[in-house]
Amino acid sequence: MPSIQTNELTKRFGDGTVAVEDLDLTVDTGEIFGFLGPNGAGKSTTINMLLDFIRPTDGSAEILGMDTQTEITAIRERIGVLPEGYEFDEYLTGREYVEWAIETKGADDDPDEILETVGIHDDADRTAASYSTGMAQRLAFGMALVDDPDLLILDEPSAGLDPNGIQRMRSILRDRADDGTTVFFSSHLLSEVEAVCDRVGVMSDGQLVAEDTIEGLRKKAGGRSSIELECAGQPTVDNVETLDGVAEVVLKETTLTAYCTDSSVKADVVRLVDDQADVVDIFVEETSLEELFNRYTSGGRDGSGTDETERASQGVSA
Ligand SMILES: Nc1ncnc2c1ncn2[C@@H]1O[C@H](COP(=O)(O)OP(=O)(O)OP(=O)(O)O)[C@@H](O)[C@H]1O
Repeated sequence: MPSIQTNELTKRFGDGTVAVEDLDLTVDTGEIFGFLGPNGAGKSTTINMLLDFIRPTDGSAEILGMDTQTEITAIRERIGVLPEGYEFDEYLTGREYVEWAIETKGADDDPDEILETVGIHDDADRTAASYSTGMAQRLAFGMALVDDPDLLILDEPSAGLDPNGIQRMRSILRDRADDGTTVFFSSHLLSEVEAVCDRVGVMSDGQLVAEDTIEGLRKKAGGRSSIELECAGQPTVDNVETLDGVAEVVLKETTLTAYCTDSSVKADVVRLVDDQADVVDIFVEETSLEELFNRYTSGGRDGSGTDETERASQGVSA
């Protein structure tokens, strides 16, 4: 049984915005799943529907085999949640918030251990409202960890965290996953999910445009690289274009750039161009996962991809 399953999940807001459209998503038990997408892609709306904070216009979702609209109370007992933009009031300290989370869940966690785990033990007796953004995020994360949930749903968990905090969060997520917890977290940073996730789903404009393992994404990205050659003389594109493994050649004055689908063809490109125009400098760029992510999402909800990503997108079917 998957930990999360959505079936044509759709949210249309009153102003006509289709935030999520026909989303079919499966998160398997025990995996760390990264839910990726640029700002406005529909990640939070999806999470809010999963948690029954908002109701879908169409479709349905199940968490741990239970319907999110009719069985949310039972679901909540078994999941840990880090919502977006958690705010703390001035009456309770960090420790009291953790104690409250433990009590609410009827759990028997040691508050000190949780506070220590997320790195705010020294500030535990200060009012949580006085915490910095990163400290508040650590506290909210700690509260999500209470009662060793079967599933963690985290909306942008590294928001506001410093590099140490991000490192600590990643290692906690890995530890929890090793112990059998399923982790589902959203991020707009590929580097973020790349470091910890088994699988990712990429959202763009409310739709799931890719769902794969990091390795699968890497394979898709790995086939393409570019080589830019600065020449002393004037190169021509003709011979280079016909090489097997060269997809496209662009010539700007004395700089020739070859986009290659086969990485090994680069040496032939250099030899060929050097023979006719004396290569004086070489720049090689391998397609990164980041670039692949940009292609899938056209650089953002407004579609304002760079020239680079727009050109690159011609070679990708999402
Ligand atoms: N209550 C609402 N009313 C109208 N539109 C909304 C509402 N909430 C979200 N939206 C719109 O739905 C779309 C998806 O928003 P959502 O917050 O789900 O994106 P996101 O991927 O979580 O973005 P971010 O990374 O910026 O948090 C956006 O166009 C947003 O403006």
